[in-house]
Amino acid sequence: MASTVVSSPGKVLLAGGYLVLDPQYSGVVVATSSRFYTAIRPGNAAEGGSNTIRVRSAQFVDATWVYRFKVHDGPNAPQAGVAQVASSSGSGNKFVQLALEKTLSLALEITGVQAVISALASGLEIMIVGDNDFYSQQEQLQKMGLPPDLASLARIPPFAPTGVMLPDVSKTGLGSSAALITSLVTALLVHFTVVPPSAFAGPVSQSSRQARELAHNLAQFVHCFAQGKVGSGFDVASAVFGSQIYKRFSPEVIQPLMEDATLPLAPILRPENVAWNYRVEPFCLPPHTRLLLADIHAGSNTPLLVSQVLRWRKEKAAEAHALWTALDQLNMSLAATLRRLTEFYSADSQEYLKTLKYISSLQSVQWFANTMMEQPQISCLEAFYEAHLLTEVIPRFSMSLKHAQHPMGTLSGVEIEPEQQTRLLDESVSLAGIIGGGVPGAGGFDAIWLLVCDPPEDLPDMRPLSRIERLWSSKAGVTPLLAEESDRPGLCIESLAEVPGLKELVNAV
Ligand SMILES: Nc1ncnc2c1ncn2[C@@H]1O[C@H](COP(=O)(O)OP(=O)(O)OP(=O)(O)O)[C@@H](O)[C@H]1O
Ligand SMILES: C[C@@](O)(CCOP(=O)(O)O)CC(=O)O
Repeated sequence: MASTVVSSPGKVLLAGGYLVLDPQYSGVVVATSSRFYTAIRPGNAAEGGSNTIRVRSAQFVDATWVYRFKVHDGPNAPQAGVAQVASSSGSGNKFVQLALEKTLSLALEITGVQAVISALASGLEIMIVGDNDFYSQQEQLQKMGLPPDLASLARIPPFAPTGVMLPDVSKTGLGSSAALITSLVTALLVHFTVVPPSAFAGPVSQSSRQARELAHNLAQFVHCFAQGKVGSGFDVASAVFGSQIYKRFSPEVIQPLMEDATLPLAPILRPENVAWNYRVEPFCLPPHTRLLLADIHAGSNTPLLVSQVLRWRKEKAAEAHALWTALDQLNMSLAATLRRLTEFYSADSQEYLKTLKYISSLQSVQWFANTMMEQPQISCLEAFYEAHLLTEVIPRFSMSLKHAQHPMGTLSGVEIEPEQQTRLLDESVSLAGIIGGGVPGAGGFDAIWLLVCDPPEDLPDMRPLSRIERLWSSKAGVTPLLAEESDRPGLCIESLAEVPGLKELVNAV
């Protein structure tokens, strides 16, 4: 039987951090070209593999977990028992184990006990890998004697070994656990014929939507269950549906499953369940602009930041409401302005490209220097400038959180936009051809994002991307990531042979 391979993208929350935890507000999420991949194939019956599931995470030291599958007669429905029988590191992997247990339980409910048992007759071999971008590659570049730029990153072999155990890796903040859970549960749903592979073979369509929604609901539940809390879920939603404006689901929908592990899953997780009230509005960055991320080899403690901000929001309700309302307006204006730029391109790609080329050689303060410019170029330029201004204002606004609370003291240590990040952003955004940037998600020390002009034709002087690479290479500990905005829809079914480097890993013993 051929391997089932499913991938899902990482995420960058451009705007809406903290606000998106509240269903009144939205987040602007960009899905990345960097992805997590899960490959599943039958194990070896001759080696007594029946009902044995071996999971390997090839990029890490001692990252193999072996599980034994059993069907239990639950009080309400048959349930999958997935017990760990071996682990190369001696410790478990709660996220993977729960993903297996919950997905197999759902398969038992939907396809029946016999179908699941026969699909496990030879056991399963599962390989999980994430693109190099999910982990800081700074040490790898040093080892290879390469400068910290995009060309060097492209020379690192795919899925390069990190040389460390999972808990010790330096992450870049692209949402590894959400992308991992989403690709793993979906690969299992496909492998166990709960949903057809065709649902993930092309753009999101009406007919494939239900399968995606089931994968979404299951991944959200498993991710929340494994984390022991219900986050906004923007990371899982973008792993499933791609770039979007996201409004969260009400946590109540999965609460019964979080509290009672014996409940059947299908009635709650099925796409027809109207209690799943999240909203996904498709979104994409303007044409010929490029998302560029900086790995600053740090990372932040999102749960701590979230608990501090939410405590402040509760204590200072009126102040917080005013700030949340103002921030939401700015965030939604940014999304609308970026959309307007895409509309400009659709209406008149030549004028759009002329404007983009013009600003590629100028700092934003010079964009209006040319008094000879005429409509419609002026309107297009105004939209680029508005996007620039909005990204300047949004981080300043969230920084005011840091100052707003001083009398209470509760947020005094909260580094949503640490000074080092502000300095790096200011210097980066002041270069010619940079539209804007920010500190994504919860803020702190995760990779910063920039929106960079990247016109299709040659430029008379240095390209904006090269300017940024030059600036960043002069800063210790700052390296770009290869990730761009994904041009594929969230979850994708893959062919093993077409994912460079994956076949070799899957076939290695
Ligand atoms: N490559 C992997 N292979 C197997 N399990 C993994 C892998 N990456 C993450 N996990 C599982 O997910 C858990 C949480 O991972 P992690 O802390 O990286 O998530 P995260 O906080 O979402 O990451 P990020 O900072 O990228 O947003 C890990 O403890 C592990 O159980
Ligand atoms: C703070 C929050 O709104 C965003 C966290 O984003 P990130 O993991 O820092 O990219 C939390 C959430 O939405 O679950």
